[in-house]
Amino acid sequence: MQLSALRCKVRPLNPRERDEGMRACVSFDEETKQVVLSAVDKNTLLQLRGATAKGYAFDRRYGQDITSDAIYEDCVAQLVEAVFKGYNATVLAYGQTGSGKTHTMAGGQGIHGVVEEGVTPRVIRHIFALAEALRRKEKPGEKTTISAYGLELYNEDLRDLALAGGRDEAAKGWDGKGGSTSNLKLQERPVGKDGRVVPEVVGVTEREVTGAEELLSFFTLCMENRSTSSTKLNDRSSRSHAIFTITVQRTVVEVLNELGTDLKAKVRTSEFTSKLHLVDLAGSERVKRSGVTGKELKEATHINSGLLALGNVIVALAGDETKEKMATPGEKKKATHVPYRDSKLTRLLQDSLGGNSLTVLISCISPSESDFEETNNTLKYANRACKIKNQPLPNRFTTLEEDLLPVIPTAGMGNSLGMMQLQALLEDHERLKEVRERRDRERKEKEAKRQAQLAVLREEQMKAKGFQRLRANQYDELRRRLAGGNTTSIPTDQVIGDELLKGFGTRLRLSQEAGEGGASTAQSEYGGTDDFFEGGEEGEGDVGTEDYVGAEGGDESMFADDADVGALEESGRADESMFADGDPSSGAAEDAVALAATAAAKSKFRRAQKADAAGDGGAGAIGDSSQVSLAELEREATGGEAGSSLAEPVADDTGADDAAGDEGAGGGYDLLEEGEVPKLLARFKVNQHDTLAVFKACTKEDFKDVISLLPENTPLPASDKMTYLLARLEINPGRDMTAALLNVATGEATMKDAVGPAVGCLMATFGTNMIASCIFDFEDPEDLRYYGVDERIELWGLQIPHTSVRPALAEGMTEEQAMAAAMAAEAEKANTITWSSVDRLNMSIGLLYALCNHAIENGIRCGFCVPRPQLLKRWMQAGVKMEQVKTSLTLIYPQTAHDYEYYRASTVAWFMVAEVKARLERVLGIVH
Ligand SMILES: Nc1ncnc2c1ncn2[C@@H]1O[C@H](COP(=O)(O)OP(=O)(O)OP(=O)(O)O)[C@@H](O)[C@H]1O
Repeated sequence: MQLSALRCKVRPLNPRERDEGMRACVSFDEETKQVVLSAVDKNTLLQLRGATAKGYAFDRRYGQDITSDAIYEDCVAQLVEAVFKGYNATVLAYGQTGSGKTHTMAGGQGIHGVVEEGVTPRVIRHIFALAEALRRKEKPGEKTTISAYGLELYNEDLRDLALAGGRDEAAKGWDGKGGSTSNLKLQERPVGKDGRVVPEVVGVTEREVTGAEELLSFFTLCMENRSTSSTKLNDRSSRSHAIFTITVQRTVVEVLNELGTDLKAKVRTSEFTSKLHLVDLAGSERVKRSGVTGKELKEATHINSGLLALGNVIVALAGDETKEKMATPGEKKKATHVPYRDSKLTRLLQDSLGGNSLTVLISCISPSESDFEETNNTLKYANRACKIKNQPLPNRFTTLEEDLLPVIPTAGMGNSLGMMQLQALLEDHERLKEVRERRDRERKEKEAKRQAQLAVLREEQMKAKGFQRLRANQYDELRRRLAGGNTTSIPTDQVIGDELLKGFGTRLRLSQEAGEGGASTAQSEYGGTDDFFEGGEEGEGDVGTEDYVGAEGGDESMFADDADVGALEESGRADESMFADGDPSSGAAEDAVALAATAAAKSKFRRAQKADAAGDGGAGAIGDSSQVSLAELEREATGGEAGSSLAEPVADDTGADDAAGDEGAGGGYDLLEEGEVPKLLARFKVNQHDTLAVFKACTKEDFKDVISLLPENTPLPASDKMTYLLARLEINPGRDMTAALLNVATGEATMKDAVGPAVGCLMATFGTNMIASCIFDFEDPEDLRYYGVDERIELWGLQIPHTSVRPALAEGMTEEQAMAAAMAAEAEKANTITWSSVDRLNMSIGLLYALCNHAIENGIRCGFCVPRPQLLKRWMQAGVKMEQVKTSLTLIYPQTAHDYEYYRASTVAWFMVAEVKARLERVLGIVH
């Protein structure tokens, strides 16, 4: 692919943005030839995943002072010349709405009030200048013909821009209702022997023109037809791709150096046709999920699939070219599949992208901080298409300069600012400062108002009919049961850093290592000791104290062994050995004891399974008859063999030990076909205080079940700080997900029908860092757009913030003592709720219960979670049986995170929703 030029063009801040005090977050670094996107606040910092600036390489960058003349000379003129030599070419303007695509391609009055001609009119003049020059030298029989057509591609429908209102506008309308489908038809005509095809738009008005003025007025007509319909039809221009195609046909006569029988010189006549596509692409902005339905959703689907397909084609072509270059002489290179057929846009342009054609991609961006996300996406898109490697940025970009200072534009002013300019800039600066202060004030007022509304809302929610809020006393009871009841082994006085919490899992692993003759070290096989518990790395914004709940205990490998931890709990010995000593460096003798305990527990568990299988199946006893029965679920899940795998482990030691026979069963929740691995199609969204609108589809209402389980006065997160993590455990990785989602988007199928059986995911975690990292690390959220609100909330998690802060270590104090002191101090403060780890962990059981309820109501059979280890442990202690996902499942967690390996290997768990619910009901004593 000859992406002959990759350019980035940034427009100036427009008057509205300036009035609103928006800062510019885009600059150029000439040293590294990069467009630099700088974080201007916390939100943007998060979007750059913590980096203060990110550089995107472009081979040329156009600032706000660039003239369209210069752009033309720099990257388009050469294409026009190539067209006359028989090459096809394409100029693409890409970017969000309002970023300057039309200004680039067609021209018009710019933000500074200057009217400029865009690329297309310049192309037209240039073409006729060249054609004129050729005509003057034409031999008899030679001819140059120029023709053009204008098309608009909207929702995969083609419209003829030469016709006012479109060829079939009257019949159909752009909302797609009524009338017949478009008369224009895209056909592919095979040419040559190499399987090449030439796309043809049958029925389009192709105008043959003889002069520049004629072609210019044809282009103007097409533009008018586009804008007329756009005003009429809700600014369609930004929702459609406009393609103006100029065709140059030449008949060339070559005089050969040979004489014919008539003694005249022989001639050879050849003809070629080349095309130049000038494309103003539809606005690339993501359509925000919330509220997008029907027509808009369809538009968005088509735009995004078109742009996505275009990006994929460019990338595939670039890959092909690289292969070609790398191939050793004589080596037969295998052509990369170029997915032209994925959209009408790429089908239409297929003979002008790749091969011998030339392509220029101009990425248009807005400099405004308010467009940060879209700009980042545009730059990423272009960057993906180019083969230029991004460079590390020089130091001057690596610190976040005074957050509140506006960026003073200096582009085009050279080094010498006149007094007048300086004066103007200073005034501007002052004005912007005022605006910013005003905005801050307003934001605070708004926040206070919102908090007040929230309080009222909570009050109302509590009163609402059917809203089963557990009152404080009920919660206390629940807590008492959890803490002191016989059904769990959670000691009442357990607090953060308690010895009892230490070393959980360590023994399992140690005993495993001892059994394998391995080293008796607490070093994790997953990449080091559990530094999660070392507590030294609390990142910014981590409000959690979870990170050091377990103090400096050893590695907490929940799944270090096949043995079900729940079964260990049933065994007094195993329990003791697990909790009696937190020292991970216990000696070999102890290890041997632990090993024996583990083995005993393991076999006991298997016996229990066996016994249960022979009995009533235990877990089938779900209280609520309206819910799917567990036995049914299991039958479905295991293809008919309900029973043992979901059975509850029992404490009494009966039945024959046939561990060998059961090897690998592990209580298996075998939802998958043999050999299949679940693929996590995880999609996120979240937690950006400034983009609440994006998430307005999710409200507190969606979380009321969970909220109802919290004790009174729990400081709920404001909804804009709530974090949702959406995920779907996909059990059929072979499915064509894109096609399935398209069906959903166009309303042809429900999500359930399109993507298969209702295997859902739940994600529950406490830990701000983790979710925030997931969110911003996850690259490909495209298909989340297709999930309806219902489906989105079926896949969710919630985190509850807490007020506790990490205490500073006073001299001579252990961490536990410091924590106890801080908690005592906090408890003294009136109106302050202090959560101990016990509170939060127990509460998590409530959360899990609510998650299960919600899942069951939505027909979800299986759950999935990535909880913090201590959370998982608590769930298991409460009798929740989980199984580690032993797959290549992708954990949506930054691979660079210090605990990535740990999480990946140890805490991704899944469970049968109904079973967990049933157990929790027993543990919590919930009676329906
Ligand atoms: N480089 C520039 N210099 C001055 N003004 C500009 C520049 N780029 C864009 N503008 C102005 O910004 C406004 C928006 O630009 P334009 O209409 O070209 O955006 P667009 O990306 O084509 O939007 P849409 O996708 O909605 O069609 C216009 O008023 C345009 O004249």
